[in-house]
Amino acid sequence: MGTTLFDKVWNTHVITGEIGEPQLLYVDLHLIHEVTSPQPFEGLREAHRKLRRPDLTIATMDHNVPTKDIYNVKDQMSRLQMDALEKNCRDFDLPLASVGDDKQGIVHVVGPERGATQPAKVIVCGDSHTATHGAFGAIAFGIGTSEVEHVMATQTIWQVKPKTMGIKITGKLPKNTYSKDIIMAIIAKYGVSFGTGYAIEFYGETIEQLSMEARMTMCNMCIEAGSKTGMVKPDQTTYDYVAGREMAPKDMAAAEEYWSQFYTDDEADFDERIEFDVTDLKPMITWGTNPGMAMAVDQKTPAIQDKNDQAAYDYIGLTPGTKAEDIPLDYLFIGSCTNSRYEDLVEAAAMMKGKHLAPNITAWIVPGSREIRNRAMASGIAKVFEDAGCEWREPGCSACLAMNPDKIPAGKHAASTSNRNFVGRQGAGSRTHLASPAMVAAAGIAGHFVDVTAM
Ligand SMILES: CC(C)[C@H](C(=O)O)[C@@H](O)C(=O)O
Ligand code: SF4
Repeated sequence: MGTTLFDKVWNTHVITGEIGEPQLLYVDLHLIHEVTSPQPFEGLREAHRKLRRPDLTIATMDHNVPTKDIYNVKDQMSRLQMDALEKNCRDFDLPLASVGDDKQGIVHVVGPERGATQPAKVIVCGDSHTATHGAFGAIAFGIGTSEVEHVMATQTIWQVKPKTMGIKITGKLPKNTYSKDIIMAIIAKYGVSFGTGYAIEFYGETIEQLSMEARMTMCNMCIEAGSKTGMVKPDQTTYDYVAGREMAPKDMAAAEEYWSQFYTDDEADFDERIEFDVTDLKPMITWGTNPGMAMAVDQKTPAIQDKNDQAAYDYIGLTPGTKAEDIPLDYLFIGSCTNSRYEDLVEAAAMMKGKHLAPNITAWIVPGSREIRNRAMASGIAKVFEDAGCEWREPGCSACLAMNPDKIPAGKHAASTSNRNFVGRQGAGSRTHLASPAMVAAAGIAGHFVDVTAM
């Protein structure tokens, strides 16, 4: 009987406790942002406790940051949360990547970028998209506010071990389809809760060919399938990504030797297995109000099967039988921890190079971090967007979640590279259609969705 990747990482972190009951795990990396940290810091303060391992904690500002006029925070709640993080980092001796800082960006973008996200670690954050970091072969999951305080005080966390699910991906990705399409197609097929209670591992030839950025996109959306943890076995692609980054191990050879033990043994049994072939994959878009309400770009919006479908259609302002190209679009948003990395911007820019946005479209391009922003400006990618008529913004969560000035107006449709199309997600009454960066960019040029595989 072999052992899964998940179990191997888990076993190296258990301090105490039996399987089936909560077990105490050591935490190697704790990521913090301004939304879910004020209360835990207050708890520490009241208990006269220190932050146990500032050296294993990374703090950045992301959700509330205005992406146009970064120091001009008008919203009262945003101001409070941001000021609290500034003060807490000062009081608890924690470096902060604050607004304007070189290291600032979306928490799930900066962890990997700084080399803090590494294979075989346990990584937590008070944020549901923490699974992103699992792309490196780490166990990474979102935690609640009281758990954040526990990690701050003890650098440990109580967890009941989830079951494991292996998702084997086979086949060659068709031209201009991406890992975003794979994960969206899987969620469309199996629903938004098939992963509940499971730690997912993606594996197979298709996964091995993917870049780290593409693997992160897939793990990022595991929570949209109900799973708190998504993982990919670390390999040479992973090591090469980590090497040379600010927080990468000094002795990479030793690190690689250690990391290379973390893979699922051939004889290991997942509790559940899924196989998914991408040979005929089409670009995916969502038509409704959860990520499972999705269709391939060459399909029509589906028939109404239950009252959830009816409610989704009512909210989104569409009817069954609508072609993708007939979905009206007003805005496009390229950004979020799902798809705001440099590679995502390159894919989007390829669709816009030398072209101009359709007159009906307002476009916001929001790099996930300042480092990405700088790189895109140096390479000319930013200029492609600007020449096309897009607004090139400063890093933050932006229109992924309407906690800052980037809000899609009520009734307007947005093609978005983010991960959630919930009611009101991008602003009260906003209508979101999720897709890959290439699809969103191409839609901006055409003024409506088009099949990028035919381009
Ligand atoms: C604000 C934060 C707690 C939230 C999350 O947990 O994911 C946000 O990042 C989101 O994407 O909805
Ligand atoms: S970019 Fe969106 S999904 Fe990611 S952490 Fe920010 S709000 Fe959450």
